[in-house]
Amino acid sequence: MTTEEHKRLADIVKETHALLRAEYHQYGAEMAWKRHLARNDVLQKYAISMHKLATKCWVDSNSDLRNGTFCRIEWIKTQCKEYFYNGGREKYDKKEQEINAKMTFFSAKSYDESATCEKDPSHIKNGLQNFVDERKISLLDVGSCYNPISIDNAFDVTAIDLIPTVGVYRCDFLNIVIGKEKILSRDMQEIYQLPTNFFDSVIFSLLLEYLPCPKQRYICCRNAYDVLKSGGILIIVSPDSKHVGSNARLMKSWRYTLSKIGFMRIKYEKLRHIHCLVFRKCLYKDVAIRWSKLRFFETDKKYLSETKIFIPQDFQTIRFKEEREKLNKYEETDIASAFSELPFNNEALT
Ligand SMILES: C[S@@+](CC[C@H](N)C(=O)[O-])C[C@H]1O[C@@H](n2cnc3c(N)ncnc32)[C@H](O)[C@@H]1O
Repeated sequence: MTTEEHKRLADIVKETHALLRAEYHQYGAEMAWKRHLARNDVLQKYAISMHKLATKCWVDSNSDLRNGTFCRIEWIKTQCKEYFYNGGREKYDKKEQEINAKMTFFSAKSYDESATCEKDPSHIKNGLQNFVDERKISLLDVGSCYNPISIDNAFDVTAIDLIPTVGVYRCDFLNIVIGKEKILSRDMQEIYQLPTNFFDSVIFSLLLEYLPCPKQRYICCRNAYDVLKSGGILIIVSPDSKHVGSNARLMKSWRYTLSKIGFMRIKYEKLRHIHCLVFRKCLYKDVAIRWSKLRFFETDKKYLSETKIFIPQDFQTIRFKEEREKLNKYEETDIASAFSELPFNNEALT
């Protein structure tokens, strides 16, 4: 693929993100999202461009597996297999039970059912059942775009996105109903309802930064918690080409917010263009929440929220609001910085 074609595709993706962000500032999150979903042609064009970018450009220009963004899919699959087939889950089950036992002992209170993630005690059995027969890992790929994980036989993938494509259901995860069972549309192209406590793993690969509002990102994480089994994992891949320390406070704040939901961070790796994180839905919610009570510095507090997930662009936006008169100039910087964090920038072309 030529550099011009790469640039053209990247521009379509960037413009879609930029339009959504601009409308979020103009109309607020709900209205901007409604307008966004109504633009079928834009979503369709985005899906085609993103598919080509991910399967052609990034493969060509990032053949170094450890450093390229292409490697995110391999990273996700490896983490799932390590966790479900190679003893990862049992290790964390044990660890969590030990922490819970200590907490119960020290607080001198007996085991409180309401402190677990579900009221029904069968969830422990459900969460802990072994993959003895190497059954497939049930995985929900949110914002899947082109369903890259399903080619691996280890996974039973439900792929969803705003626009349906081959093997991908239409489903807005932000506004999804979570109930007893999966409910599909008549034409089987759309998911209306997802089942609670159902998936072993939920994937957000380059999803969160698509959403312009910190609260929307939080809602997606909370929905992931609801559809996951106890002991299941949420894997988040997020773009950032900067040094590992540059956004460390934000990574810490994600850990804080997710621990309040009931997740424990069990893995974090910074690759060249991406942060890669694994969060486990704890059997005992108190064990997860315990982390959020540990020490935070005064400087961390700006980024801490129980109901918001921040990304670097959110803080640039605050400056933007204060400097309305510089709107055009700001928009350029915002967009440039947002996408220098994705390998859509010129760096990836070299
Ligand atoms: C940058 S693409 C990432 C595609 C793919 N996961 C990857 O890693 O290459 C983000 C995708 O998330 C989808 N998306 C954004 N918000 C969503 C939502 N609320 N529900 C489902 N999909 C969503 C977009 O339509 C887009 O296809």
